Amino acid sequence: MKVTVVGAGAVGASCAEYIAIKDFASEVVLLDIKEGYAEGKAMDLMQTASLNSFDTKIVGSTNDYSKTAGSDVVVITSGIPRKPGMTREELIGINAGIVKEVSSNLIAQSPDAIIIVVSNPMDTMTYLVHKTTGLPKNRIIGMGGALDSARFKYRLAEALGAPISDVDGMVIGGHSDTGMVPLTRLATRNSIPVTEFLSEERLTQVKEDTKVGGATLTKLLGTSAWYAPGAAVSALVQAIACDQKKIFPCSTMLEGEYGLSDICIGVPVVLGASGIEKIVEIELSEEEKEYIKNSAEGVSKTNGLLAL
Ligand SMILES: NC(=O)c1ccc[n+]([C@@H]2O[C@H](COP(=O)([O-])OP(=O)(O)OC[C@H]3O[C@@H](n4cnc5c(N)ncnc54)[C@H](O)[C@@H]3O)[C@@H](O)[C@H]2O)c1
Ligand SMILES: O=C(O)C[C@H](O)C(=O)O
Repeated sequence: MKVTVVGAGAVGASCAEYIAIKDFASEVVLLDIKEGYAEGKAMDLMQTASLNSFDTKIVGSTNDYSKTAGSDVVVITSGIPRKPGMTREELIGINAGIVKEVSSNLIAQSPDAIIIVVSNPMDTMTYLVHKTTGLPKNRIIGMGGALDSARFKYRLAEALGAPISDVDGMVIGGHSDTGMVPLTRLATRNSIPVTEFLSEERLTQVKEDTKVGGATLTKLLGTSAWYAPGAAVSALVQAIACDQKKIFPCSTMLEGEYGLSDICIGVPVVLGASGIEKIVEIELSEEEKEYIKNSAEGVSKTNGLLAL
């Protein structure tokens, strides 16, 4: 399994590190436009191999796509991150051009690859990759919901005073400060609905803290987060590499599912060797349906800013 990660910045390098530590890929190519940057990150990471006991080979490349040839999975993290006070949507002007060019370069070298889109605004960048590459929809995956769900579980565990491993939950909808839909109704602590333990008021707080998870970290760090994003991407890559058939909420092109069409937005999918193997349609409450509808309206508005 060969994986390419474009963008050797905070998220790309973190993603490469987690993939290597999990030791399921034979090779990870890190590519960046900044001269020598990806080579430096790759060398630094390779010098952790004996300490962290992995055999994955990590190779750096300054914009030489020939090194990415024959990749099975490619991850796009290239682009600018937001600064405190910004929304992800404000990044569209710069990131759309980068994502379009990078995806076309990647496909030229790895025509059968599965693409994972990370750059923000992620749902719109995933839509852009659909519209500009014309690849089958199972091979274009937007990463947002896996991260948002991990943050949801963190906030639920905090509210419950429970270990995170005891908690399960999922966030669907757009990967934006207002568009995320944390499904508190379905969240559980060791199979018991969390609604048995937490008041509606506390659950509302959990929901709101989850939705602004990225903004909260951006304010603290001065730029957006990378550890949990990198870990979330590595989990998706592993599900594909190891044909795990795991369910993650991912941004995928909808064709009528959840009453939505011609939009990429986060819904539960089964991830395996062919990428998105199935979109899982769950019964939503009337309130949740309304949240998803509003979330989709927000994503569509951002999609409308693309020059397609
Ligand atoms: N979807 C998510 O859940 C999620 C999570 C975290 C970050 N992000 C997004 O990921 C992106 C990267 O964030 P980061 O913190 O790693 O930023 P960063 O600035 O640390 O890294 C981005 C890297 O992309 C490189 N780059 C820019 N243009 C390029 C090009 N044309 N070709 C190759 N490389 C290029 C830059 O040189 C830089 O090293 C941002 O858009 C951010 O908003 C998304
Ligand atoms: O918040 C951001 O801008 C980055 C990313 O989308 C995140 O959720 O961490």
